[in-house]
Amino acid sequence: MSEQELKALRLRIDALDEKVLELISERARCAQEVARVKMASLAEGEVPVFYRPEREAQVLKRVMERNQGPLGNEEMARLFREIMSSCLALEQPLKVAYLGPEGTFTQAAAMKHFGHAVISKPMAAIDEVFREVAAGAVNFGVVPVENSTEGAVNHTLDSFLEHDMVICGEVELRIHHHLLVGENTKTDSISRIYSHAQSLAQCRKWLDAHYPNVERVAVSSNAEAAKRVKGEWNSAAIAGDMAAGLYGLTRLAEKIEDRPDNSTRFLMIGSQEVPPTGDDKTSIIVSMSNKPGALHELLVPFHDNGIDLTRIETRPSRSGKWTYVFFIDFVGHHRDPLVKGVLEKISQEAVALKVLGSYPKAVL
Ligand SMILES: O=C(O)C(=O)C[C@]1(C(=O)O)C=C[C@@H](O)C=C1
Repeated sequence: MSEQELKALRLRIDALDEKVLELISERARCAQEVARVKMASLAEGEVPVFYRPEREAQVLKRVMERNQGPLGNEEMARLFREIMSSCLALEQPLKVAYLGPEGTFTQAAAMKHFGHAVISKPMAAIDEVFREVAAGAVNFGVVPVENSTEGAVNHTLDSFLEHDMVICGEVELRIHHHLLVGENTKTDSISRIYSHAQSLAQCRKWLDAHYPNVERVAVSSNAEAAKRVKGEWNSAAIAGDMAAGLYGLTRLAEKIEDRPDNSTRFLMIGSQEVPPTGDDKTSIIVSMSNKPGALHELLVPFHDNGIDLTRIETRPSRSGKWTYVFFIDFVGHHRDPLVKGVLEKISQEAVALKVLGSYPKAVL
């Protein structure tokens, strides 16, 4: 390519950037107007709701449907995700607590869902995320709820039994684990590998094959594992890209998870009910009396009404020995007439039923 051609193309890019800049600014001014309208239409004592997950899902879906390339749909939606995040920050900067420390996959999930223009707050434990939201210190919390290899995150399910929370969104993240070392690590003398118990389990076969005699040490998070390795010469950590970048570690081996489709699903928790979008999911907790056929009775109304169950999980209830509660996710919104009917039917048979929330299916 000649210098001349390159110069002409860069001039075109400069002109386009100017237009993009103008349009983004116009969009941001529009969002400020939206905030003004929301404030003006408040009833006495009503609190304004700036963050609208159902609208955000709609915007991102529209972008993906209309995108004609060459950028991929996900790439384009990620760009719009960040524009919207910045526009919302003009209306109201959101505060989001997540399972920390900095560099965890939960932080990556929070950024994927809310974008980077939020004030994020790392918490030391799942229960602390719930408490921070319950106390009103943050608008939303982000917690892991299930992993495709290792199953349910029980701490999260149990926290729902203790706190009154509304689920207002979900996000799925592909989890890639790397074996990380620091600049002082003697890579032929590694005698200890740190990681979160779930991550050690997700890389079990790889570790058996490559480091069968090395001690595996479970710590509170992958980011904590990465932090420890920085100060030691004979250890390595299993963690993801964010932790590697944050602690300046290098990858001795990449993508060492046993299953290539290893993914984790995260939930956004808060106190805000989300209106239907037409493509939603609902999460409920149900406890049934301890009698034969109770689970069957619970599932029949879903089957009879053609409602898709996406997940069912059992946990010991807090109220009695050998009694259980069921966590159920299904497709639909609790305001849909069909879903309403099913929930009414179940509540006639159940000891207790609680709707944890209806929220848009993950777009990104
Ligand atoms: O439509 C709204 O209610 C807005 O506040 C605008 C907007 C946007 O930038 O598109 C910003 C924040 C909301 O979470 C949803 C959408």
